Amino acid sequence: MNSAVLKGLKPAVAYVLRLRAAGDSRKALDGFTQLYRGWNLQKVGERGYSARMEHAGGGVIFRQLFEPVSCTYTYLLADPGSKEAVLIDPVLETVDRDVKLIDELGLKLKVAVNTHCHADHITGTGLLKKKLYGTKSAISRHSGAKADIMLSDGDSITFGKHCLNVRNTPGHTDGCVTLVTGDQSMAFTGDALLIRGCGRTDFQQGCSKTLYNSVHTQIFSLPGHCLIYPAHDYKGQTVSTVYEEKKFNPRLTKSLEEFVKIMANLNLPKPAKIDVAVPANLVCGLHDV
Ligand SMILES: N[C@@H](CCC(=O)N[C@@H](CSS)C(=O)NCC(=O)O)C(=O)O
Ligand SMILES: [Fe+2]
Repeated sequence: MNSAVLKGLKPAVAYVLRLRAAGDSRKALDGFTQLYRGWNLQKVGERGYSARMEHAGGGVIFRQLFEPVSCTYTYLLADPGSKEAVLIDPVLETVDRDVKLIDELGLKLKVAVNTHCHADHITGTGLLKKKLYGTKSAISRHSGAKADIMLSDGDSITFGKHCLNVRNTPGHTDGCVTLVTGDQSMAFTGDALLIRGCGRTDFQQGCSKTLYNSVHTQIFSLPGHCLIYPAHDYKGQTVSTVYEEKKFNPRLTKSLEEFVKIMANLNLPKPAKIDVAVPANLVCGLHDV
């Protein structure tokens, strides 16, 4: 079991314990199975339900990697048979870490994909192309950025017997996409949907109405047990589910009108690197490197 899975287990266990403390074991089990449907649950001991969870995604190699300055998550997915790999949202400063891991696992990086033109850090896709021969970069055709593969809604990025399906989820930027595994067990939501939050909409073509519509139609329509992996987290949270975000997201559970008001009053400072990151990311992060 990898550490991301272990961390993902903690909120589910806390949830079950809360329900069990309230004397509702049946509901506790229902909640647990709803949250993690498709994982290996086992009854252990008399006191009810413990769980042994192996991996989501049916045999996919999966790593969640963190870059602490911009609080960015990079995700590595690979097919164990063919060794083909995809890297989602690599960061320039952690390219060597990613290359080392890919080499150690004996993988071939097929595609390095950005969920959008990031404003807070420089992407590692351009440098990865130089370091790992044969890698192709990818980004939405609505992003305004250059890449080898220009993604459209409905496209698939395949790696061995696995794939990531592209869903356009604009609103944080015009070119935001959510990448969903073929079995809909995992969704990489970029900055469209964050854990108990969402991407800001006050720069780069941001539009809160568009974001609300994207999340509700393209992400909240996925199965409740689908794991949500965002591009950032600023509080140490690692993973959520569609079920949890539909129930507990403090912004997106509100009406559209309330959401628009919340987003207009976030008053966040501009990302420190925005003026260098955006021009660099328009050219795969290779600007002035
Ligand atoms: N302090 C950080 C930038 C933080 C930030 O603005 N994050 C973005 C995602 S990166 S474009 C965001 O949408 N945040 C939403 C939120 O509610 O926090 C820096 O200086 O880099
Ligand atoms: Fe962003």
